[in-house]
Amino acid sequence: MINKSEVQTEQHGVKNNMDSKKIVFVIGGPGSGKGTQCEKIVEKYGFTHFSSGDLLRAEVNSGSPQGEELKQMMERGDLVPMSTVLKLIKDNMAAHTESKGFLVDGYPREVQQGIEFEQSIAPCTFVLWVDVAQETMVKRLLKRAETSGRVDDNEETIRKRLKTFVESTEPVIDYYKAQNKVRRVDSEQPVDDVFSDVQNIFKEFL
Ligand SMILES: Nc1ccn([C@@H]2O[C@H](COP(=O)(O)OP(=O)(O)OP(=O)(O)O)[C@@H](O)[C@H]2O)c(=O)n1
Ligand SMILES: Nc1nc2c(ncn2[C@@H]2O[C@H](COP(=O)(O)OP(=O)(O)O)[C@@H](O)[C@H]2O)c(=O)[nH]1
Ligand SMILES: [Mg+2]
Repeated sequence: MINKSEVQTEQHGVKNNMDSKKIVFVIGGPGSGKGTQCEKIVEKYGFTHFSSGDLLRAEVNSGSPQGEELKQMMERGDLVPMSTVLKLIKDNMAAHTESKGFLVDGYPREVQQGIEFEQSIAPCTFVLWVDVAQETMVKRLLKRAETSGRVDDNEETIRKRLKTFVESTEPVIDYYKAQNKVRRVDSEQPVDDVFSDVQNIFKEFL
């Protein structure tokens, strides 16, 4: 059983040796193509990919009391508490300190989440903005719903997730644009064309 101080040291350790690591925030609306591009980035660059949504779904599937609470928020397309999702990311980063880079997928979702991450772990190297029209997101998610089995891939929740994205997450893009840290990819294109744009962006930072 790891005691609290070890966990804190481990998490503190995350902060200590993050300097040399690339940390990429992957931001985009629901169904924009974040997960698809992250898989290709992992394959080519060997980064460690954390989908905040997947981490939360794993907590839900664990059957823990906290998981039950999270399930209801996610089914509504609402944002879960920052402390919850940030701890999941920190714990997973602490377990992968050997990695040369991290893809933080679907986080931050609010400006404060970004500030809290950068104060407690490290500044992001850049933000990869996976941009696509809202109607395209809806179309893709309804298609994905046929196989994803995700309770939040239904029209009503998709619309709510879109609303949450516009209200809470688009301001994150503006916040990092002000620091010239945003690099946009047009995700209306076929997957491989999007990835070719992604590679050109990564060349700037690797
Ligand atoms: N930092 C995060 C990440 C996820 N969520 C919750 O988890 C759900 C699913 O997140 P994710 O898997 O990232 O899905 P979306 O980005 O909404 O859609 P997609 O997977 O299609 O990108 C979100 O709707 C939200 O309720 C959250 O509250 N905070
Ligand atoms: N045409 C097209 N479809 C894509 C692209 N990227 C993802 N998709 C599809 O859109 C759906 C959502 O993709 P996903 O990677 O899960 O997006 P996320 O919700 O942002 O993580 C999936 O069913 C993908 O097959 C793309 O660049 N072009
Ligand atoms: Mg995803």
